[in-house]
Amino acid sequence: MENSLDRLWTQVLDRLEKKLSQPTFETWIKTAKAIDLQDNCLILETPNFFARNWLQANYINIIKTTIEDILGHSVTLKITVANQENSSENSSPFWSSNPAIPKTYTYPKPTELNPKYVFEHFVVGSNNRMAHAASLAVAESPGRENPLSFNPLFLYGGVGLGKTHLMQAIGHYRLKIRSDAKVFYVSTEKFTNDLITAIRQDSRQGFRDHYRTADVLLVDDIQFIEGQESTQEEFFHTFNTLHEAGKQVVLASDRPPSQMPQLQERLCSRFSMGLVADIQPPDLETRMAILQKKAEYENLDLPQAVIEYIATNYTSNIRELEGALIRTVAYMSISGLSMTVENIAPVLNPPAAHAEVSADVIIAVVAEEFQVTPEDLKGSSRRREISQARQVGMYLMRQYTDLSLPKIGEEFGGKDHTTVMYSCDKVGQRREQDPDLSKVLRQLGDRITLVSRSQ
Ligand SMILES: Nc1ncnc2c1ncn2[C@@H]1O[C@H](COP(=O)(O)OP(=O)(O)OP(=O)(O)O)[C@@H](O)[C@H]1O
Repeated sequence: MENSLDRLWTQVLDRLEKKLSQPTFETWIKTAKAIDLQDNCLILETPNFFARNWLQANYINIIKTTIEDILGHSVTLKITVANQENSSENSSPFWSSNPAIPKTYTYPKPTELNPKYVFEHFVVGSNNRMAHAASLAVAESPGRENPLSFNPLFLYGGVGLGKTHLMQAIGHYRLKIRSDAKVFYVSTEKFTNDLITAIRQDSRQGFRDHYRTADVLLVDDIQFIEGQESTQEEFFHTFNTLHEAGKQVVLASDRPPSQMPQLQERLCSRFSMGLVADIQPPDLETRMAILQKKAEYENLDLPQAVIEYIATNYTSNIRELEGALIRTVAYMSISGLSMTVENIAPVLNPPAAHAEVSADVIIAVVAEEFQVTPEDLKGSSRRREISQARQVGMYLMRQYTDLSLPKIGEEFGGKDHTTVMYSCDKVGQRREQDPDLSKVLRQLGDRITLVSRSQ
């Protein structure tokens, strides 16, 4: 039964939903929970430190005054971070709900930003939560306005995992807040070509003047700048000018700055001085949610079994996942066949490059990284280094295979599914707060994929 604190918080949410934009509400407010109210002090719990800091910096006043309006007296507000040991609270799916597109929003010129790449179309999962939150934070308060100083914001991740989508969502959202903002989205290739043309036409100054007027500069595929000395030189100056003027720079790449050996040292250190956030491949639930959302926008009625079938067969690239959905729908409408797994299976023919990742490979790779044996991971030792490695192994098995929780438990020597769930949640939460762990997980993921492909 709902208690008075729950009722109060529901009222607060209702009011805040009307006052704030949907992405802001969904990302920062709805994920918080009122957990205690004593002596006029209300305690609010957020899912991680990042969310707490952001609420503290930006929304504490509006939350406080909304509560005070309802209660009719003043309150103090304390924002805490959820207890990481509390795994049962985190067993629900990770993605956020599906907010509608604000009707008042008119998109900028379609050639510059893809109208589909907005926050409202982006499914948030454990694989991209940090990158999404940081992108929204930057869109709300870019450059010098940002209290946490995410400048530049450097997004990185594998092919087709949503980097461009997030970058352009920042652009759309910024323009929605400030329609006169100068938002430039450019691929590194275009930046380089513009520079070459400018050099040829002896109009380098015009090139500089153009790029340096940006309020928000979004540069995609920045990894292609590696080895291009004159582009690096020019970009260095553009970056410095914008940064010094308090303008926001967002960069997207398939790898972090530290793994770009042909990047000038001074650029590498600048790329790393704001926030570096990674995007991982989505897990099965998130892939299903992405298909579901896509189907809703396209007004398609897809049976759950079909969604699950596609999501199970396309695991590592969301562009391919979407392509499979489009192919399926096109074929079914031309052929007049009904949408069943039996009918779509021959059409889809999942790509051969998607090597099956086996539980044994994951266990072997994790054991090697943590310098323990596969038997240690499957055994019952509670030694810290072994139990940590085991938790990481369970998490990666959840990410890289479609094994159920009980099956993963079996692979680790017959552990209970609640232990697996707890481990996955714990590692997932720590990953969001600890860039070093995030890096280790990404490297392990790369190794797992590599070993699986070569088998
Ligand atoms: N979390 C998500 N929710 C919904 N759609 C997504 C999500 N992530 C990616 N997509 C969709 O997947 C497709 C590929 O995404 P995008 O082009 O942003 O990937 P990318 O990481 O920039 O790829 P590349 O490395 O090839 O440049 C796009 O259609 C995008 O809308």
